[in-house]
Amino acid sequence: MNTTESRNSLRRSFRNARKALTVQQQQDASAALFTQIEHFLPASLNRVALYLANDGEPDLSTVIRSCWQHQIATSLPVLHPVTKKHLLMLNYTADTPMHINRFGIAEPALNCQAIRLLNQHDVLFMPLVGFDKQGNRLGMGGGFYDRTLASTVNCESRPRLVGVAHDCQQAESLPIQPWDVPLDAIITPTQVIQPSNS
Ligand SMILES: Nc1nc2c(c(=O)[nH]1)N(C=O)[C@@H](CNc1ccc(C(=O)N[C@@H](CCC(=O)O)C(=O)O)cc1)CN2
Ligand SMILES: Nc1ncnc2c1ncn2[C@@H]1O[C@H](COP(=O)(O)OP(=O)(O)OP(=O)(O)O)[C@@H](O)[C@H]1O
Repeated sequence: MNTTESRNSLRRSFRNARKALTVQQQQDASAALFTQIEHFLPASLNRVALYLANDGEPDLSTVIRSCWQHQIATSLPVLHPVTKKHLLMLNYTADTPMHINRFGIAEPALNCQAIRLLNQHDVLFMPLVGFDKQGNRLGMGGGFYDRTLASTVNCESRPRLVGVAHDCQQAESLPIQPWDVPLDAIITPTQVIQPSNS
């Protein structure tokens, strides 16, 4: 199997594993992740990007509401309307008008004034399909995050990239591609992995 084939095969099995979690397991995972994320976040934060759960991903809605309560601004990814397979980050509040994208995921309706630059974020919480303890990330296969983040790789002021996952999404070692942007940390219900510290 070449790298692309083995990534596709891992993608299938991790997606099946997370979709097989029961409602109770998903709720327990969300509650545990909330606690892990609260401990992980530094005290002073201005803005974080998160995601709305899809396809069995961990649900971060409690984290989002907690950010709002603590005056931490939140953004969500929106499919770029012009630059295909790129994402925009849009400000997200309880009043934001939403739109369902072509993958069936709710996202803020496009509004130029709500666009926030990547370097306006302290942390980007990223969905993922698979991860390993070296910080490698396997996504849904569209290359959206990798394309969007490519220009920030050597920037000093880039946000911290934090993958959020169920424990069943951990691989021993993922086959990587040259364009993969590594994560600074991965948070699961039971672990906080910080590859550069390990
Ligand atoms: N919750 C969440 N939001 C996200 C992402 C994500 O992974 N999770 N994305 C991260 O990139 C972006 C959207 N990318 C996605 C890419 C593929 C599919 C997906 O379901 N693909 C189908 C094929 C659908 C088709 O081709 O029409 C599939 O693989 O079954 C979903 C989201 C932005 N928002
Ligand atoms: N920076 C980039 N520039 C151009 N093409 C890219 C870039 N990053 C990824 N791609 C393309 O996107 C496709 C999917 O990439 P990959 O398998 O890494 O997806 P992924 O892990 O699901 O990524 P993501 O979660 O970012 O959507 C590949 O065919 C790759 O050629």
